[in-house]
Amino acid sequence: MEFVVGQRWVSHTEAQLGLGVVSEVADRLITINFPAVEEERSYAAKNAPLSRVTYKEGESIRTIDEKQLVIEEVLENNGLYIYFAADDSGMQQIVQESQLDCFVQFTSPAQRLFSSQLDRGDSFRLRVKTLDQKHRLQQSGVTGLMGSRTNLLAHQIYIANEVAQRFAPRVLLADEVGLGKTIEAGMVIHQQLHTGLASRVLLVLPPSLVHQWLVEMRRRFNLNFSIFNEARLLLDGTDDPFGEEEEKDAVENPFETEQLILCDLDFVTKSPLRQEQIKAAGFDLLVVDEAHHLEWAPEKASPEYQCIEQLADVIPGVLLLTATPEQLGIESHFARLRLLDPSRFHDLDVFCKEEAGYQALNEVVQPLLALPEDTVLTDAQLAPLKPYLSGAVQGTGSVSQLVRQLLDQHGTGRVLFRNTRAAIPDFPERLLLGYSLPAPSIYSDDELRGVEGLTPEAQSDELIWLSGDPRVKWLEEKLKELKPEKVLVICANAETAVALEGYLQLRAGIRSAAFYEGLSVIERDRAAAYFTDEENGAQVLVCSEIGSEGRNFQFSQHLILFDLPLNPDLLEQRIGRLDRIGQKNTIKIHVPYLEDSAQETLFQWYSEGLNQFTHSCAVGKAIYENFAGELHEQLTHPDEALADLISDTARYTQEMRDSLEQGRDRLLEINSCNKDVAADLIAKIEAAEAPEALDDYLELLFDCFNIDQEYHSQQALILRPTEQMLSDVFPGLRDDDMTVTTDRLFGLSREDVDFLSWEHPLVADAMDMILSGETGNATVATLAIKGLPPGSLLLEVIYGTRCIAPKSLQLESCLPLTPTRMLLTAKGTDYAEKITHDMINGRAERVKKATAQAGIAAIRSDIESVIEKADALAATRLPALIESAQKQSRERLETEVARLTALQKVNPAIRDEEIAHFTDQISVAEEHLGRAILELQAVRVLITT
Ligand SMILES: Nc1ncnc2c1ncn2[C@@H]1O[C@H](COP(=O)(O)OP(=O)(O)OP(=O)(O)O)[C@@H](O)[C@H]1O
Repeated sequence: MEFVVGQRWVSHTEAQLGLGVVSEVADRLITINFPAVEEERSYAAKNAPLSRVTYKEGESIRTIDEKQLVIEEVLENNGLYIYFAADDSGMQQIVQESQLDCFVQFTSPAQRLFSSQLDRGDSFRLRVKTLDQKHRLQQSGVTGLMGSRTNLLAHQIYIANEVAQRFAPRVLLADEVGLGKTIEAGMVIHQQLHTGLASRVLLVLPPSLVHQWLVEMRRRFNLNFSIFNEARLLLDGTDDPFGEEEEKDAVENPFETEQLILCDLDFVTKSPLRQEQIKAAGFDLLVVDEAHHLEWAPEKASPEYQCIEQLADVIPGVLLLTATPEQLGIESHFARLRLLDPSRFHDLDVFCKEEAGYQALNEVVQPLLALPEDTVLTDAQLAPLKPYLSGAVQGTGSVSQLVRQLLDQHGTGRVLFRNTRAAIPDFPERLLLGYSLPAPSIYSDDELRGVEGLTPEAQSDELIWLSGDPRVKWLEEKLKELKPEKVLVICANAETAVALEGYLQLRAGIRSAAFYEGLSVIERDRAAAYFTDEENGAQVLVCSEIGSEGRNFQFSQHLILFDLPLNPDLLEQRIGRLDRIGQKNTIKIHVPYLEDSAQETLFQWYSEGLNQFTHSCAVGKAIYENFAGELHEQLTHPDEALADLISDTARYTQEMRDSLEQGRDRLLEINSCNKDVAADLIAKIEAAEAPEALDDYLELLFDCFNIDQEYHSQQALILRPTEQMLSDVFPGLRDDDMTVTTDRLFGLSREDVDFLSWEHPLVADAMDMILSGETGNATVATLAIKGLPPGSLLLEVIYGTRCIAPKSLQLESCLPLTPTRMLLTAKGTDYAEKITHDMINGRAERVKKATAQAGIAAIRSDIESVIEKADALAATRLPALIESAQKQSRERLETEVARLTALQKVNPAIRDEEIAHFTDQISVAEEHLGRAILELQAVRVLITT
């Protein structure tokens, strides 16, 4: 594709933007202006979803000054078309392509019919099917949620739906370790991109997770992110960060060259230039994983925090992910919430007081939560809640509405989502295996005590501890005993990991790899891949604390903790590498520890007090803080008080677990997963997926476009491009063989197979391409039918709505395509109800092209008059459609305005402009909907025989 300023292009994926004009061509980025909706889009030139709009001789065009002309000749000059066209009176005019009307309808069915550009009957059927399916999907209520290669898990689907529907969502996804935050974020990104709410996304991750995210986004969501780092940008030659100031200004912004970019937090934090470039690049959505690294204290914010704060200030949508939101204390937690919603979280003291009051509110709310959601509360039931409610109860005052109102006004409201393992079924069991080993003489008594005693090897010479610390020999023997099973070993320090791995590899002959923060991203991925490899891979991966964070190792069932961390959240993170969705076996946690050392004390405290090895503990950090003083004392000077400490901890843990169980955080849980709503969403997704309808559709699609289909197995097909393909480029089709399935379970089990859903790019883009282009919009056939004399004309016409509006208004859900079919005789009688589309498909016969062309020419005026009648009938159906769409859109926006208005009463930092934005949208949406049309999408001329 060659782009020249002034050319006219239409977007496959967003045809409603109207006819675009190229306004800027940079090296690899092109900018298209869509005057009809006053919007601009930037695309990476190499994969822009655009089609050049070209008119041919005999076709009608409309100019900006609303002149209707017929083209007589087309010339090309420097990549731009010049049309010589004439009006009704034969007056010739020269029209540059930049003068074409942006609201223009492209190659209409009638234009094609009368210029003898006729389609095959199956193309017409494909177009009608596409309209029907697209309409069905627009109304499914789960648009954007069915395209992922994942199991449909209630808590994830619920969050994805809640978050993704929002315009520019700003939330903290804080599910406990391993519950699938990456998957939730992927679903949100997918939905936002699919619905057009976002088009440019930036992922910022710890270096160790870059590759894992890249792979997860590609294989689960068909999202192709590009990794950006200094090495790539310098290699690309897109810029030179060390160059002179003026040169820097002259080079293009590399972040504008791709739509989906992924980079690591260090790379962004360290470079003010990159931060500026990102800020200028117009991203819609920023996703930051392991967000607990963004430390903040009132007196000092970390460089990472400051960096993300700047980005979050200009990027409208922000998702922060962390399994341990309070790992660094309430201040950092507050600060991260403030990144998301500075108006809601504006004062740390107020926030701390609110959190304390939240407990009391939870107790008041408890009895109400036992009632069915639609229960309308009496005044007496409402009375205890009055102090917590600002403003009147909205809507009917049902339990569900009340809970929503309270969530908005209290606690972390709609900003925080946190699911716990307790709420999710089917997690595997954990089995603890402790190994008490005699303390060696290489360590003095002092060295084995206190916090340092947890990792005495850190103070010792490597040669000495590798040969003298009994945990090393034990490790070697345990691994040999477990061979060939895969084992993950985690220790606190990178040096220990490296030394251990070297020992295992070189001295014990065990295939192993090390994984720690000192390795480059590529080296880490190589190590993880070596460990993952089933046949020739490593038996053991030795990880340091930071190195293992967030990684997926659930294919292994043995975890060896070479030492224990003091922070229970870190212990949970370690176990979470194996204890995550997809783990099919009981997890065996092996802990070697030295007798009479701090290690033994901590082991006992964790196993008998917190009971955390076998049961994940969401409040471990709080329990630790409660007993930190005594625990540290025992680590240093153990005495008989240890037994009391352990039993006190066990009692306190039980109390905390009980109070959690009794619903201390029920509001947050409800906010994070409403099971009924989730079940309803899953049922809707399953219904919308309709794999059989998709199979039928795909068969027709591939036939029409001459794509070769070969049987692979009962669940899969092999696709192959052919020389005869209808269009040069079929979106998403690869040059080599492509094995595809529409069976979700099969797709989940076979990574090498593409899982095709209605939202897979190959299917979704093909549907958009068909509807925004001319495929199948005009055809001719004969039809044997009783009751109508041979040679009679029947016109099957299908209309669909078209509403040119910015995608962010989300008008598709209020005004879906609504295919409207008529089957009219020359006199205008409509037989649509009596003779269905399928009946005609079964009986219609092909007509030779020459015969069809001659026939059409002979009855052109009859056809034109029937189309006029059809247009008139369609026009009568339009007002009702528009009215209902306007009503729906108004209700949706008014609810948002009411919510913000209520919130503003408790939180003066909600700006008037924010509310005004939604209020304005009500009229903007109504205006756009008011201009919607019912457009003729396809015509089939039928001559009876
Ligand atoms: N719906 C799903 N279907 C299939 N696999 C899933 C699903 N959800 C999660 N998984 C798998 O479970 C594992 C954990 O998911 P993920 O990495 O998203 O969790 P996380 O909450 O981000 O973990 P952490 O807290 O460690 O960062 C991954 O291997 C992921 O692929």
